[in-house]
Amino acid sequence: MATAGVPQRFCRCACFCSENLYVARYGLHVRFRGEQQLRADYGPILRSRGCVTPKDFQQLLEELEQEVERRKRLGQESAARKALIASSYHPARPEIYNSLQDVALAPEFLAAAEYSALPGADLKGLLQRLETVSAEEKRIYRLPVFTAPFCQALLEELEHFEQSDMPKGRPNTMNNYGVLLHELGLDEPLVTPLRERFLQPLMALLYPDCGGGWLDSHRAFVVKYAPGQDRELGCHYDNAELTINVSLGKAFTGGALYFGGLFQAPSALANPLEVEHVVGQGVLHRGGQLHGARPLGTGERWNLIVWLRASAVRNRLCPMCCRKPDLVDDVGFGDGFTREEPTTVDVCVMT
Ligand SMILES: O=C(O)CCC(=O)C(=O)O
Ligand SMILES: [Fe+2]
Repeated sequence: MATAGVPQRFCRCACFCSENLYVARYGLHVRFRGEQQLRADYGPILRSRGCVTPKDFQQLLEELEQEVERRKRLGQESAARKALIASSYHPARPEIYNSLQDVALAPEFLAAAEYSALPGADLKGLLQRLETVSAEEKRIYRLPVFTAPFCQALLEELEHFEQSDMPKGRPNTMNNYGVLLHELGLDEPLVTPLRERFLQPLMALLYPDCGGGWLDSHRAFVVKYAPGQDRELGCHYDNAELTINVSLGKAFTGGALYFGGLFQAPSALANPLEVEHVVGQGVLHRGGQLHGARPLGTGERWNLIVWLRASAVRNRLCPMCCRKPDLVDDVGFGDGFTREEPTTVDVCVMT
C-alpha cells in the first residue's frame, strides 16, 4: 500500500482525555469537561444507575479527574514500561519473539489470506474460505487463525509475563487484566506482520468501505477473564476501523460475544447476536459495531484483540468524538491518526 515502509508519526485525538471515559460502577461511558457539564449531561442517568448522594457524585468526579490525568501520562508511561521490559524481562517462550512464521498460522487462515492477495480475488471467493457469522447486516466473520501449539506457546508466555514482577499496562479502562502487546515487544515480530501480510488482504475484500485496504497501524492487547478477576465486558465500540478477536484458550464456558448494530444507529442494541468464541479462531468485525462480552461461566478465557486502524479513514473523523480529529503527537502508533494523508487513497472507495 501507499505508506508501506515510510516512517510515520502517529497521533491521537485530543478527545482521548475528555470523551468515552468509562465508569464501571454505573456501566456508562461519559464525556467529561468538568463538574457542571457532567451534572447537566448525565445527572438523570447517573441517578438512575445509583449515583444518588453528594458523596457518590464527589467520588465519581475524583475518579474522572484521576482518569483524565492517567490518560495524559499514558503514552510516556507505556514507553517507559516497554523499555524496562526490553532490558530486563526473560521470556519463557523466546521463540514467540521471532518473526511470525507460517507454521504458527492455521492452514485455513493461510489459504484465505493467500487467496485474498491474488490479483483476481473477490469477496465471493473469500466467503467460501471463511465462516459468515452474520451476513449483510452485521458483517461478522470467523476463521481459524493460529495453530493449537502456537496458541499454547503464546498463552504460556503471557502467563509467565503476568506472573513476573514487570510493570504492566492494562488494555483499556474496561479490562483490568491482560497485556499490551507492544509493551511486551510483540508488535514488530508478531502483530505487524500479521496485519500487513495476512489481515490487510482479507480485510480489503471484506470491508473495503471501512478502510480494510488501508490499514496502517493497530493496537493489540490480550484480555483475560477469570473467576475473581474480570468476568465480562460492558457494551462498547472499538477505537478502530476493524477488529480481529482471536480466542487463545484456555478451557472455559460462557463469555460469548454479543453484537448490536453500528454505534451511530438509533436502536443499536436491539436484537443482539451472540457469537461464541472457538479456541484458535478469530472473529472479524467492524470496530463501530456495538459489542460486549457475556459473563464467563467457568475456566479462564484469554483473547488476542487487534484493533486495526486506517489513518485514511480516521483522519477525517475520529470515531470516538465523531468530529474532525484534534491531533496531538503521540508515541508509537498513537491512536492511528496521521498529519498527512496517504497519497494514493481513492476517495470513492472510502465514502
Ligand atoms: O472479551 C472479548 O472477547 C471482547 C473484547 C473487546 O471487545 C475489546 O477489548 O475491545
Ligand atoms: Fe471491543
